[in-house]
Amino acid sequence: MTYILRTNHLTKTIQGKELVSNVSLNIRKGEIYGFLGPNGAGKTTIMKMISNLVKPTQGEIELFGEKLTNTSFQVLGRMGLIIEYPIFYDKLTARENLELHCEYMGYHDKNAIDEALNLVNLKGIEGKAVKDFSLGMKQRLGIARAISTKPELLILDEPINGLDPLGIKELRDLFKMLCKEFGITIFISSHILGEIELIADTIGVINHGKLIKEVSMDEITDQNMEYIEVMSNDCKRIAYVLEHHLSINNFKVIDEQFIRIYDTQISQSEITKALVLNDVNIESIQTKRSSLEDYFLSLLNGGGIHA
Ligand SMILES: Nc1ncnc2c1ncn2[C@@H]1O[C@H](COP(=O)(O)OP(=O)(O)OP(=O)(O)O)[C@@H](O)[C@H]1O
Repeated sequence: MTYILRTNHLTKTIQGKELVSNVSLNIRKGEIYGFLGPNGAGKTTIMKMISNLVKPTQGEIELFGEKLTNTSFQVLGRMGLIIEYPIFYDKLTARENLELHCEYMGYHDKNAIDEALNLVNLKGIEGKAVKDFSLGMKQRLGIARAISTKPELLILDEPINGLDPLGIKELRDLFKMLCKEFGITIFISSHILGEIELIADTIGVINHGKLIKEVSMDEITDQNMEYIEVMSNDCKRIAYVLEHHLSINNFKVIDEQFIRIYDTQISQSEITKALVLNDVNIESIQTKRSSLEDYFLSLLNGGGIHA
């Protein structure tokens, strides 16, 4: 398997606070990797470390098979970035901004600028000063800038923030096309599951600076959509039996009446038997299919990382 980007136990501590803890990511060449997590989870900090804008406290980053160091200019030149909100020279035109960027990056193919503007649908207005651009246009210009040097890897930090539904769809289609037709690997972050779900091949879920899960979309669709739901007036006791008699940790107490078990290795009849043997009163037990949203909420809220 060829990985284009890997992090190895990446950790960042600022003023005694661990913002990123021991994160090991594996991004394969040619895929769209969705980096999903709520606001403040640590996505931007990790992307900044990968782009050499912030130095890790511990751990390593491997880009294109090489360890990232302070002098990895060549490796960084093979990447296109949007980290946080894209900043431009406001009084310059869109084209001038892209030209400056290419100059700075040592990239001198003028056609690439036209191609990039075309791809993000800004051709025709590239002579306008950026100060007259809407937020959506600036987002698209940020993407044009990121792809204007024909990168092999795109790092996109919440690139759809502030866009309307049509703009979001246009960008989604563009990302898929860049990946499929140009073979560009895309590492994209978002706090919106619906967005990541629609484009990602692999999803990394992060919360409180820790990577909770790294999983392929195929795997999620195949395996993780089923759960067993038990209705009872004694969910505490059920949790105890699951943990201590069946060694199951991957479950979630929904409320006082319902508990969901996400472990796919154990059958409904085995669980029923164990609960009955341990004198638990069961009102109902059934196997259900969850939505992808339920699955991720279960990860973020404790299922799968049940303490
Ligand atoms: N320079 C800094 N000094 C102190 N704390 C910081 C610094 N940069 C980020 N943080 C904190 O680190 C945590 C992670 O922030 P980060 O921006 O990486 O998260 P994120 O997942 O990208 O979220 P968002 O989508 O809101 O930007 C947050 O609690 C943030 O307040």
